[in-house]
Amino acid sequence: MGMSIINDPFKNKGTAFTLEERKQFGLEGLLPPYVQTLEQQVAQTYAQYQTKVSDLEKRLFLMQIFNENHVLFYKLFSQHVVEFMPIVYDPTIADTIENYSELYVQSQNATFLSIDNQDIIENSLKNAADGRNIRLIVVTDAEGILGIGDWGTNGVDIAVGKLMVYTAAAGIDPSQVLPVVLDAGTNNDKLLKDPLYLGNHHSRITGDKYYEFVDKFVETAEHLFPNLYLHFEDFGRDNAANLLNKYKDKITTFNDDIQGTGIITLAGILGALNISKQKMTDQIYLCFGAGTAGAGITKRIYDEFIQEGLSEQEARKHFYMVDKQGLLFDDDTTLTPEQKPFARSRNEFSNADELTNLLAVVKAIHPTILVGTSTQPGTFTEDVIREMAAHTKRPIIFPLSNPTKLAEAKAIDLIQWTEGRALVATGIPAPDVEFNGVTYHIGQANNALVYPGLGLGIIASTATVLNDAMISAAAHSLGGIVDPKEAGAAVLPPVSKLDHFSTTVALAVAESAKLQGLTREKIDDVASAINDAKWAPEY
Ligand SMILES: NC(=O)c1ccc[n+]([C@@H]2O[C@H](COP(=O)([O-])OP(=O)(O)OC[C@H]3O[C@@H](n4cnc5c(N)ncnc54)[C@H](O)[C@@H]3O)[C@@H](O)[C@H]2O)c1
Ligand SMILES: O=C(O)C[C@H](O)C(=O)O
Ligand SMILES: [Mn+2]
Repeated sequence: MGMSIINDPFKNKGTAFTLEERKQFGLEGLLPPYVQTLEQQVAQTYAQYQTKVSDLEKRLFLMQIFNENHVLFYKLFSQHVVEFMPIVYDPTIADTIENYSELYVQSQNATFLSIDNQDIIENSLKNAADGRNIRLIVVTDAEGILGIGDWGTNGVDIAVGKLMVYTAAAGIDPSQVLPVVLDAGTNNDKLLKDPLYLGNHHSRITGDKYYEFVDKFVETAEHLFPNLYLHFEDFGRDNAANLLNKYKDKITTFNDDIQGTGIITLAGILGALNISKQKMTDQIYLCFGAGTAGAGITKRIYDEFIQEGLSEQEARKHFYMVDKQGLLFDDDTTLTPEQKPFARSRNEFSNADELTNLLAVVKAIHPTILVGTSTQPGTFTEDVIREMAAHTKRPIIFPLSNPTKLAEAKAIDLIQWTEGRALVATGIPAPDVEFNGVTYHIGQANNALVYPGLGLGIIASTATVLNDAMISAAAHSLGGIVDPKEAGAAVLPPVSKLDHFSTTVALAVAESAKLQGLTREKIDDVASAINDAKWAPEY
């Protein structure tokens, strides 16, 4: 019995098992004699962490702690959130996804489902849940991991990592979550040729067969876990929006790249306008990289224009999208359904045929907001930014592509090229920028700042769906944490306040669900429902 407890990360306390527990659970002789407190374990583990030199080594060390002892891992994480976020999560997580097979130690309580073996989906989910009451699944098919592309089964790490952030940021009970990867094959040649690759060695199955596989997973998971909140992560551009549209009115579900990114970016823009004292409906919005995230964000900002009273026709005039081919025009037969509403007519421009690159488009439309989700590093060049800044006092510039190596620009350059006028947020954490005696704090517009609170609000309120009103409430709730009068203020609150604003978002979402009568159970007091739902890392 002792061995099974000590090898179970949900139950293991390691050296903190008391003498009584050691006797009761058959652990006598299996641990060094001195009984440590959780605080001593945390201090000792953190000291060991600090001896690791590279970020990858640090991450691997923390994963080892996670594999052994969840309470210790989350206690440590909660005490060092700002330091650990880029190690446990983006950007370091990208390295472990690219090298998953080489680094493989164990499966980290994840569920691996294969398109080639669908008869065992139910058993697989049951085995992974092991009798636990699963309230939250993060599922990926890994076709579009961050901006690094298709990583097949390796993408499981993003599901594991996103869930770690749920617990660290919002106190989601780690015994109620399940990371899932759907292996439908991969089109990554490097993986297909790699004998060490641990996923299916064939190209992606697409079309009806693919959708049947996803359906089978969704139906089985909903059946096994009736109180489930299902989070989709890093699906490819051809499928992400389709899947969201298919399920969003039927089950409690969420697409992080479309909706989570939409919320945090709207919150960042609201923060920026709060600093510049400008009106949303006066802005000209340019989306660079009109894929899953780009189109998701654009729709969210567009909905905000409508909410502020503009007609659809008026609002559309403020939006432009650039993708690989340049400015998107309505005569283009390759547009995605999400791009179509924002495509422009060629006869609006005298030089439409020349609008095939970002600089030409910026010159033609004079955007006041530029958001990058293109996966193309360095594309917000000095020329582009100086041209944009020549026509607007406080340009709002968000290079959001992840990980670090793919960002459209560095915050420091954006501040320098605009003489400190740019209101900047980045996808990954960026250091403060000193310029002309002012310290500029750079907000992080990463969906990790909202999805944990959103999930907590949904789970605590037993919301049956996540709808636009709840999403809008979440985006608006983040205002008021930053003082906009301070010189160099960030457009979003700092990651150090993650737990504070997770609770803020959770309250806004749960309140909205309650108000709309969209909760499965009757919720009397939203704040106490949220408090009760929170898990804390204690023995
Ligand atoms: N900060 C965040 O919270 C956050 C959230 C989601 C996605 N992202 C980042 O956004 C990026 C895109 O993610 P996605 O899921 O939308 O991927 P996606 O593949 O759906 O979209 C990328 C889009 O960029 C376009 N593109 C490629 N090359 C281009 C070029 N040279 N010029 C203009 N457009 C080009 C593609 O055609 C595609 O439409 C990734 O780097 C991802 O990490 C950030
Ligand atoms: O994972 C992240 O850091 C944010 C986002 O979901 C992404 O795909 O880049
Ligand atoms: Mn993502």
